[in-house]
Amino acid sequence: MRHLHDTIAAIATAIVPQQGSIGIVRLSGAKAVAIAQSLFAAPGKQPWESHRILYGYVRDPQTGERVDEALLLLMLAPRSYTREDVVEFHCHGGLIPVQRVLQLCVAAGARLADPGEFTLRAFLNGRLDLTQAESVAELVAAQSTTAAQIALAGLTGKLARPLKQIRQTCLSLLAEIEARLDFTDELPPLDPAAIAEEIRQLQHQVEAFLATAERGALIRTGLKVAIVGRPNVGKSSLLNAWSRSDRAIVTDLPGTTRDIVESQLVVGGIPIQVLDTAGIRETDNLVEQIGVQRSRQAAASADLILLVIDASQGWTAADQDIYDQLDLQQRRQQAPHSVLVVLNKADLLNKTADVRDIPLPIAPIPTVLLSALSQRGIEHLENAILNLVQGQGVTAANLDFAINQRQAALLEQVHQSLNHVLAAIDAQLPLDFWTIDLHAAARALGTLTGEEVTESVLEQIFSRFCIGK
Ligand SMILES: Nc1nc2c(c(=O)[nH]1)N(C=O)[C@@H](CNc1ccc(C(=O)N[C@@H](CCC(=O)O)C(=O)O)cc1)CN2
Ligand SMILES: Nc1nc2c(ncn2[C@@H]2O[C@H](COP(=O)(O)OP(=O)(O)OP(=O)(O)O)[C@@H](O)[C@H]2O)c(=O)[nH]1
Ligand SMILES: [Mg+2]
Repeated sequence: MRHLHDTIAAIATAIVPQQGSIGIVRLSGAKAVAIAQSLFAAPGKQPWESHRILYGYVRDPQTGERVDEALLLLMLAPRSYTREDVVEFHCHGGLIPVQRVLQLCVAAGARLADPGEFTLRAFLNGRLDLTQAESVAELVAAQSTTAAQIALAGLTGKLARPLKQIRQTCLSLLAEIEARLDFTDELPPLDPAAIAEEIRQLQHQVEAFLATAERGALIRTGLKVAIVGRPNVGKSSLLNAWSRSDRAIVTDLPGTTRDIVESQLVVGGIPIQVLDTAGIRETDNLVEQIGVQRSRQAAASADLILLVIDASQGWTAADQDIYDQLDLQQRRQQAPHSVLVVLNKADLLNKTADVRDIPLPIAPIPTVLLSALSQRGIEHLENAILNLVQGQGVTAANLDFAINQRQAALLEQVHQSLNHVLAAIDAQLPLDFWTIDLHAAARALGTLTGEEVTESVLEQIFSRFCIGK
């Protein structure tokens, strides 16, 4: 880990080609105030007091040149995000002012912050536990309102508090048991049934957390959905109707789409990346051949395939061919919820027609009937997708928090260790058999909350943050 006594500096706002109106450079550490004072001229009698905003100019101390007109926010330790002295320069947005101010901070003695280093310091200084720090990164990365709500719940301690409590219970049980190992004669004997009961209570809590992992993963990472099918069935029209855009080119010529066209949507709180692909067929056109190859790759990499059929033509030999080429039967056996049939062009059918009127000579499969052209039936598609993932533990209600993959892996360990303790009690094994696994459970919980954590775990977590966070 790099030196924690350094004063660190970074651009805290987005660094993108577009111009933002304001850009923030922040400093944290013992030298933050001295560095800021060497760079910032605040006219008149503005006091350098904590939690005040000063107005003035950032100057290059070498040349006296004005670099930007800015506001300066001062937050003195411990009343800051990192619990160190923090100074923020609120500059004009765009690339030049913030980059120049950052360079001046470095020239004045700050070091460029590593990714996540401000939040790492907040963690090391006890302002956040590890689950809260992870929630900060998740909030920044959130792709849906629901994902952001879950992250904010984590940030406010919805995971941290009960997990710390569970760890404390494990530690108290350990203390009670270990006291009997050390002072056999002086203490009243333990009541194994009472201890087993307490551990079972912990198991229920752990199980309740574990039950949120799957929906957490879906809401955080979302689904990749590939629209595939033969040319001209209306795949690009479906992407456009679904995303209410005209992202993809639509013509009545088969073979219109060549490259993958992507669009981002949110359905029931789940971020969905939709890929429109080239219609799959044999072709002599080299460009189209490459497009078809990309369609196959997109299908292989997707969580869910939408196989689009022209409802007015029914299931054709060409559709069957694609079904076979993409190994969809086998895919469905491995992942039963990974393929859905979309019967498109419903507007060409009789008004009273329904899904059952179009027989599909394949194993029964979730199917929706819609019209991309008249933009009708998209809600059937969304409901069908939500039904598929509902089977994987996602319910619309009760989305107030969810654990992530790291937390799930550790809680699985906790659960297993506590099961071992219960087995040891049940088998009336000596007390040191109980304590081994209780120690293991407490250790995993400590890694979870960060109360007992190695540098390499911290490294792994914080290196995934963005710079300036
Ligand atoms: N300009 C700016 N906006 C920002 C942040 C920031 O650092 N700077 N934040 C950064 O993520 C978020 C807000 N989170 C923050 C959390 C805690 C403290 C803080 O100073 N806490 C102290 C003092 C609280 C008090 O004065 O009562 C503390 O908890 O000890 C500041 C920002 C989002 N917006
Ligand atoms: N009647 C009707 N026509 C549709 C519908 N959806 C698409 N079409 C028409 O079908 C033709 C092909 O539509 P596209 O969306 O380009 O089809 P595609 O599957 O993307 O075709 P490729 O990119 O060539 O593989 C266009 O003329 C569309 O207007 C629909 O729901 N009803
Ligand atoms: Mg197309």
